[in-house]
Amino acid sequence: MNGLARSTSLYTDPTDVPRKEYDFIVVGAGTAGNVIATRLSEDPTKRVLVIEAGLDDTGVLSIQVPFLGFNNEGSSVDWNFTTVPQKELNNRTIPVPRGFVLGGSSSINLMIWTRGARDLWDNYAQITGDLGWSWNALQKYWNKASTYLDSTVISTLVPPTSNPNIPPPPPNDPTLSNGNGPVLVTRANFPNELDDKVNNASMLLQQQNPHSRFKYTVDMNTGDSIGFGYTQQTTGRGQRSSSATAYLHPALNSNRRNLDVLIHTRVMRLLQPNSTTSNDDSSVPYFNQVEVAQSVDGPRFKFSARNEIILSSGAIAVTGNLSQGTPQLLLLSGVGPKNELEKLGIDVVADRPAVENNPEFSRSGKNLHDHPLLLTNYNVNSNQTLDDIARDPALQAQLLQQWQNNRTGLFANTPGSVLGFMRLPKEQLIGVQDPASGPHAPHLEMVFVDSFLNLFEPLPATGHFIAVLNSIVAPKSAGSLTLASANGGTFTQPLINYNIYGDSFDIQAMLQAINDTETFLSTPPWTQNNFIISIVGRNSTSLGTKEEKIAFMRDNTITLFHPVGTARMGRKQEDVTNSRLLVRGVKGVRVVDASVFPTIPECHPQAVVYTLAERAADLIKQDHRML
Ligand SMILES: Cc1cc2nc3c(=O)[nH]c(=O)nc-3n(C[C@H](O)[C@H](O)[C@H](O)COP(=O)(O)OP(=O)(O)OC[C@H]3O[C@@H](n4cnc5c(N)ncnc54)[C@H](O)[C@@H]3O)c2cc1C
Repeated sequence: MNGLARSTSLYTDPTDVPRKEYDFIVVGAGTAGNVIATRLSEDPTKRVLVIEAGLDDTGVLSIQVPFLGFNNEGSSVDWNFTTVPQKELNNRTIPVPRGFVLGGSSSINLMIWTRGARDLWDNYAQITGDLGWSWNALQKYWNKASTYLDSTVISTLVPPTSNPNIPPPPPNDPTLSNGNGPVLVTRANFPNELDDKVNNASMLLQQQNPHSRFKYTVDMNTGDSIGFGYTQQTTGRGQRSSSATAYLHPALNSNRRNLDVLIHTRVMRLLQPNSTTSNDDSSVPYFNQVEVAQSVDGPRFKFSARNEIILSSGAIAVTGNLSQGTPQLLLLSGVGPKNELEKLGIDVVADRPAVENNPEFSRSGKNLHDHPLLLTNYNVNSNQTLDDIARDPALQAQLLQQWQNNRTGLFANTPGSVLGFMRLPKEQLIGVQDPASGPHAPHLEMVFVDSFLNLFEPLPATGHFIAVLNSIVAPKSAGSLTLASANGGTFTQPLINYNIYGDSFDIQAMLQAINDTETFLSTPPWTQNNFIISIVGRNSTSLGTKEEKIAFMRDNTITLFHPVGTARMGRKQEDVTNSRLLVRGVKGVRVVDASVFPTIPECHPQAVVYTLAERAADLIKQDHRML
């Protein structure tokens, strides 16, 4: 039993897993996967196996300590993917971090908790023809997933006197007051000099013009996401709350005997039954086994699922579309367009021809979406920014010690606690199809960070800085994810092409974002004491003309790390999954993760993923008479 990990049912070696056959196999112990595994194993008569490629999250400080959130990127808990050269970014490649650890991306993300607009969900209901995905119908799942801990409740960690600006949750706000689920959510645990500037600037602009696009909001999660203010974040009692800490570990620690978790192990492909007798309709490929490996050349092992296999391996890592919206694992399993599979030397199990001349797909490319993000660092007139801490290991050690003692102080806070969502000006939408889900859904976002962000350049040795992150949260450009080769299976990184700024609408939208930032930073809260000194960064000597701004965009854009859409749900034949998230054209496989979103959520998507997964767990239970 050399592969036995911390818990009696957490395994690191496939030969130690006690069974070969389970009722359900969940691929990926990430954000969605842990919700599914935990909810399904609530039924003691069902055996559930979760297979995770990455590591155990236990004791990893950069995961636990909210302030260290940025340190996970590029580390051993990140898949460390990169895109192919992006044509409109001067052929730069850009990073694609994804969680390679229990909790998946919920363990390495920046913890912002935004539920999306009412319009987003109502649009999903319309696209799928399933009212169960509407805003109103999902209230019960929202409440099931999250518990709101206001800072005043966790006052032992952050005494309210040290952060008096945190407004209490509105008394009649259903998103905040009714939650009783395992994910802990709070607002800024520690005050920051930018909090007042952002909140006051938006209040001021709204006072000057009641129809201001920069309005202030006390809560972005009511169904109308527009506005500036404090964001909510997945921290509770001063530390990160992930799908591992909120769902998986409590289930394992409660000695749930019917739940087994295998880590350090990749699912390589899905397999059909050894005999066809269990499949009554042999014209439809039926998958009931997964083949797994711990290294590209290592031994392969098989596990089978009596009821179904749930793919929760994320929009990039597994469920990519090969031009036709077919998940990568399915492709590696021989389900896909015959000519593409043969080209890659994969035995064809089921020929699923390409979706061609579909206006929706040809407009948007291949349905891989992410939010383009423009990073701008500003040199500022302040000695309170967090740069001095980044330069001083002794100060860091002191703050870490304080966090370790009682989960208080700066390290209990996430790097960005204030942000704003905005609509584009109406004029910019004339004559174009609005990419946002509806009037309560934004097009643009600004996130404020009180330090230099060293994504492109190292922190200068002296000086103080802030960073503004401008994002297009309703982009029109879309890209594709394709298999690089059949060799190496899921050990070979797929070709990720976001096609950033591929649609000129997005260039115009980002130009508007730059102009909006100039307007916002010209208000008194920012201009007093000449707070903003200058922009720093590549190609930034002058941002006067449109051409200079576009050049700056090409040099300084990455994404917000929110890939979605590669196995979209919908009611059309070309949609990879139906509204119950079952993969079309095969039996035995369901997808539950960010890849099923038909459009990109105009928000940070983890809350959307948790809500999706909570409903998906009930759909699975219904289909297998567990409810
Ligand atoms: C750096 C970063 C910052 C972010 N910041 C925010 C934020 O502040 N707020 C927000 O709302 N969202 C944020 N996001 C996005 C959000 O975290 C994701 O959209 C969401 O967590 C995706 O959930 P998922 O279940 O689809 O995939 P994941 O949570 O990524 O889970 C997929 C899991 O499957 C595993 N896996 C993949 N392939 C295999 C295989 N072949 N075999 C076995 N296991 C496999 C992976 O290791 C992973 O654990 C961020 C993401 C990143 C990476």
